[in-house]
Amino acid sequence: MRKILAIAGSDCSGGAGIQADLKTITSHKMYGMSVITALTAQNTTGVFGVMESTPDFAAKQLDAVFSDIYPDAVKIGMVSSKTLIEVIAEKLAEYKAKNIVLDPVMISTSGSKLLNDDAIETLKYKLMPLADIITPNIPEAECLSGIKIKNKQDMEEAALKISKNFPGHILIKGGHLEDSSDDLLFHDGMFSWYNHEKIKNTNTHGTGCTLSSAIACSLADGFTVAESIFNAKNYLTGALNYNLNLGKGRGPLNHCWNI
Ligand SMILES: Nc1ncnc2c1ncn2[C@@H]1O[C@H](COP(=O)(O)OP(=O)(O)OP(=O)(O)O)[C@@H](O)[C@H]1O
Ligand SMILES: Cc1ncc(COP(=O)(O)O)c(N)n1
Repeated sequence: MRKILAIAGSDCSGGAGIQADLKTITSHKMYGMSVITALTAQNTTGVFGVMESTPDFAAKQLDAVFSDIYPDAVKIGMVSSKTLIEVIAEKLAEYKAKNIVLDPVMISTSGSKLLNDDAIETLKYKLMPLADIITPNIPEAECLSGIKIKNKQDMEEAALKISKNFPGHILIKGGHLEDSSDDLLFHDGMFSWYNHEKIKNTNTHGTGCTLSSAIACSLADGFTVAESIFNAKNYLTGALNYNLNLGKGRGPLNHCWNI
């Protein structure tokens, strides 16, 4: 049984965060574990409150997991403060965690800030170096690169810029593009595009969390990063195509489509 650890915030409405991660991991028939970085009060229409875990308590959760059931892969999602990022980076290094997928969550689909401004540099220089792959969406890639992204060429420029400080795999997700949902992978000087037509479904809450957890599952299974992205995109496409329609805003995905 493959064991996957998700380090992320809780979304009480079940669409994103740790809930999306655990649903994805379970759908892959793997064993999911969670280190909760924050409780959020949110739903499909917005985020109404955030209550962060203390760094000490996050460290205790990490010790409890790593000292007992060692994960085959780790997915990191929302970690909003500098001190939390620091403690997570220290613990992942101490336990020599492997197959780390970092989704640098900054803003929710509904528009709320999930990363403090003063934590961006810590994320870039302490957590990113530990990751095998980072999966920014377009606004996150703009923040990491300082480049305004309007089209696919800008995505390539941003990836090149980010790669100056990060040697791992960079997947810039194109879900926010107008006319396609093409994602760009950059690694070792090479660009690879994962082209996908936009599925007519505005219920995309949790797509980023789902994609990054699904990548972690395939990495744990021994697939390469490029293969893992391909598998994860297939999983996500199935969940999007199912057209679940819940809530009054941008609704969540259905993870039961392939069971
Ligand atoms: N309408 C769509 N049709 C097909 N694929 C989509 C669609 N929307 C998003 N995706 C895919 O979902 C994944 C997440 O993309 P996106 O750029 O929306 O990330 P995100 O903003 O982090 O997600 P989230 O909505 O969870 O914040 C990408 O692989 C993207 O291509
Ligand atoms: C706890 C948590 N983690 C991540 C997201 C981002 O997901 P989305 O952009 O789909 O709102 C979120 N809204 N909440």
